[in-house]
Amino acid sequence: MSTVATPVGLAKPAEKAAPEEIQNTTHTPSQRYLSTRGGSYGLSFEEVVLKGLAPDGGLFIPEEIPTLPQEWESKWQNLSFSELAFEILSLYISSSEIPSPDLKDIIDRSYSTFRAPETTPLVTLNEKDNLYLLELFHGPTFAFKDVALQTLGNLFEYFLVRRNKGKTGTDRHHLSVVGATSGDTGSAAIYGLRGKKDVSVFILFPKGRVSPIQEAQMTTVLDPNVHCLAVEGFFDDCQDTVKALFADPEINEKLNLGAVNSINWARILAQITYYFHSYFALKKSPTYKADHKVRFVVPTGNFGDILAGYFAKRMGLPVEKLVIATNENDILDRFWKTGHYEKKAVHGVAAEGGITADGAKAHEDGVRETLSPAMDIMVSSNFERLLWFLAYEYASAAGMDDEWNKKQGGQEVESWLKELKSKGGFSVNAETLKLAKKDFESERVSDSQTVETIKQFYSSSSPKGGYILDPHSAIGVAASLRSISRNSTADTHHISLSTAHPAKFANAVDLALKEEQGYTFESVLPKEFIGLESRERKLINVPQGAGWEGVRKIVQEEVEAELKAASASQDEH
Ligand SMILES: Cc1ncc(COP(=O)(O)O)c(C=O)c1O
Ligand SMILES: N[C@@H](CCOP(=O)(O)O)C(=O)O
Repeated sequence: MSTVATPVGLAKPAEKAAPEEIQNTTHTPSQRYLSTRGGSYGLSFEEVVLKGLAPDGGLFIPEEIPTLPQEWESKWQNLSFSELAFEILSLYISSSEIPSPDLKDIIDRSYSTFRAPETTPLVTLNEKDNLYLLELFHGPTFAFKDVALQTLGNLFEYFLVRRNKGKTGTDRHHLSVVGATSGDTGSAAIYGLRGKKDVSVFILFPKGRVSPIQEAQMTTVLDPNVHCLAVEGFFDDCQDTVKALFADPEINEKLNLGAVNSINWARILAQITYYFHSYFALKKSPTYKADHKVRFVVPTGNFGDILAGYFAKRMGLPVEKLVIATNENDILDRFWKTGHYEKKAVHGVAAEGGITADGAKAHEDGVRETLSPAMDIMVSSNFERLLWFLAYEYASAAGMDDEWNKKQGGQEVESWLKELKSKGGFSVNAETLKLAKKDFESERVSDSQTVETIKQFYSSSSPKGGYILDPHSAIGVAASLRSISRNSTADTHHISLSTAHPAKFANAVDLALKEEQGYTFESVLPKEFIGLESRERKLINVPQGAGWEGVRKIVQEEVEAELKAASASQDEH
């Protein structure tokens, strides 16, 4: 097996970026970041992390995907999760930007909050089929988002402490983080940022459309720097509002907006580690042989989790395929089947009563309410990053120079997204779709299949009888079973990502298991959730029709009040 990746762009060692391109920083940049819409702003890793979104509305991508060091497999195979994270992050972040001991400390502190000694354990679901489950929910909020958001919280803090050294009052850089959540990002971001100095955090969630435990996790955090906003509508409305705020230069400049969603490059970067970590864990399984293939199956909504797998693959991790598992909000599955990325499903939207043939509630704009609400997402924000790589690769075939290819990539993405906005969809050509199929496959899993899968793996006839999958993880497992049925299980191993603890989704789990002997939901409940729903809460209800300007007003007023209170308490001391 080759130990060197074939990167997009020509790989350069991390430290060699041109210092003259960097503004506002005294630290040597790790490398150049491009915007998916074509812009290139010469920003350092620190600035990319603090800004979140590029000024042209695009998402930041590293210009080069680093190659793996020689002998990476033998050198890395016995590293702990934190040690491995350090090796991987160091390939992207130069030690002159974050000195190695500091980066190590950020990483160690981020994973010291996890309950599992392996951080993200790999469990065998069915040895006969070589099916494994990567449990990503052992962090503070019981969802995979903790892996990246603990790190991001500590990175924000590190950069702010460094920027604010010796500064007082209004000279201090105050970051106003705004994020959209369908349930999990919100609590993970809040737990990563609560109580941190010089940061306010605003989380927008769709009112009544996150699970009761998720809402309690977010709203029972009473720290003065945490603000939860309940918005009428769906996750996509919250995500659009966040993007509109970022697009407003006035508020952006005044409040220094920061992003916690996976639009923030650091989110993707931190998630790369568990693809490598689980690969090494798999290699230690008795059935794994050197020439075996590995497939990762990922329950997908905003395309952040699976995009980290794509980066791992491009760096050189031997992944045969990345399998996208969607719920009935299947825009990605439809794209991989047809090459059309269209907001509204062409089929299956209910004619009557808003109920689809699969039994889910459908809405006029095409979003369905499913049993896996964290994935009830219409437009996947990180798909834009993959689109850039596809457009770049397609352009590269024309034989022009690399700068031209990159520009071309950005222009193509810009025009696709314009069409998405104006016409509700766009199509790619057959060659581009072929490029997408080279690395990915996709599966759509209905609510009824989700319930069946939860039942199947709980049943005593399952090799891991009594195991309770959360509905999102069950979507991954259902998709894995389909992939297994198409591939020889003798030499293909499936790692299915388990993205949340079942206790977060009582509704779906109860629906699947209520008739099963010996099952009670209470037995699933971690001690951290007991009594959570009856604790004191703090919540701002955004008035209906307030729009993004209404949210802007709330954010502005809350930040002002927070800063005033902080300065008053400073005066007192
Ligand atoms: C539990 C759970 N599973 C899966 C997903 C999908 O992950 P991604 O948005 O990174 O595709 C999410 C959130 O989006 C989630 O909260
Ligand atoms: N499922 C997510 C939606 C936001 O996704 P993100 O990864 O872009 O933050 C959630 O739980 O909030």
